Amino acid sequence: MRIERFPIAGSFTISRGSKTEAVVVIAEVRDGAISGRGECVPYPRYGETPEAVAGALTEMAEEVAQGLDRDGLQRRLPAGAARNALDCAFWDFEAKASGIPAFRSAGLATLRPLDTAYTLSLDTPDAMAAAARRCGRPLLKLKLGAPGDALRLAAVRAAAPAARLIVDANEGWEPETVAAHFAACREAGVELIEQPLPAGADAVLEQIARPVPVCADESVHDRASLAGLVGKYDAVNVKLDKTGGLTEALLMAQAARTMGFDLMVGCMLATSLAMAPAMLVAQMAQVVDLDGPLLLTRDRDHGLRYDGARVSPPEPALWG
Ligand SMILES: CC(C)C[C@H](N)C(=O)N[C@@H](CCOc1cc(O)cc2c1C(=O)N[C@@H]2C)C(=O)O
Ligand SMILES: [Mg+2]
Repeated sequence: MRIERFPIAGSFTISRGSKTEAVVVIAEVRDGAISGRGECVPYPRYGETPEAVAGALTEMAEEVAQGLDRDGLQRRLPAGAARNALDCAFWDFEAKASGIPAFRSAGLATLRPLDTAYTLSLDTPDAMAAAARRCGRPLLKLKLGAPGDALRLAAVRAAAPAARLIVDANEGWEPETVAAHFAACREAGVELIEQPLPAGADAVLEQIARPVPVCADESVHDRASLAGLVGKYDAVNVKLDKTGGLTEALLMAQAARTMGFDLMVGCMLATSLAMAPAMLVAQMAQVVDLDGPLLLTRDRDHGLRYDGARVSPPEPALWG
């Protein structure tokens, strides 16, 4: 287990605050010459810190040495970042030990390259418009959730008339004004709105029209949280740091589809090692948001290949 830091190109701001580096925790499962790795991002929003997650993983070392496996891990740790790192390390280890790629063990015939969204940090309307123009990406995710959002939307739309737009308020709007925000999004041709309201104050979504599909992020973690979203949300953002790994993410994605939700696969600020297992779940998603490495000044060795918006499947040297 180790904590690693990767600088962000500039800084990154959402409704809750700014970041200048990605802080990730790595879990490693080793037996002789074979080892598997997994990476997670502890999220203060969910009461996690890098030190606490690293401590939880250190405490697991003895049990893993005694034979705890991926199946047992699901019962041993709750959903969250620590379980994610260890679960993904087990998947990588199993692939390396068996010679069977992780995607095949997950029941997938192949892994396709996919197009990812590119996220614009919350900023002034002019700065977000300039970033939209500069990056020239076909699918933009705008961080909103601060006074002046309608101006940000209008500025980005004018700067990138052909781009597909997603919006993420990160819980930054209020029940009293959410309908007006929805109308502005509809006007700007936004295709999906992520987490408009605080997770504990989203009941109003059941009572108002949703002219643009609404996707749960902070309101959804794993399969257990899906039932409470029916009637409020149209889609769910599956992130491995919330599900506690790929094992639960695959099960959650299947359950969400059965319940009629569209799927988005998202990420935190992290390297390609965290994106790699998410690429498996992304194969069944309508929206892919795996742009973490694009926002860093450097990625790790054997990182995912990004050609514009297109992200290629991981090589075994990275993961799986
Ligand atoms: C910047 C991300 C990689 C872009 C991604 N597309 C995205 O929007 N992800 C998340 C949340 C962004 O990540 C945050 C927010 C925050 O307040 C603090 C942190 C992070 C993070 O990754 N590390 C620190 C703890 C989303 O909301 O969809
Ligand atoms: Mg989000």
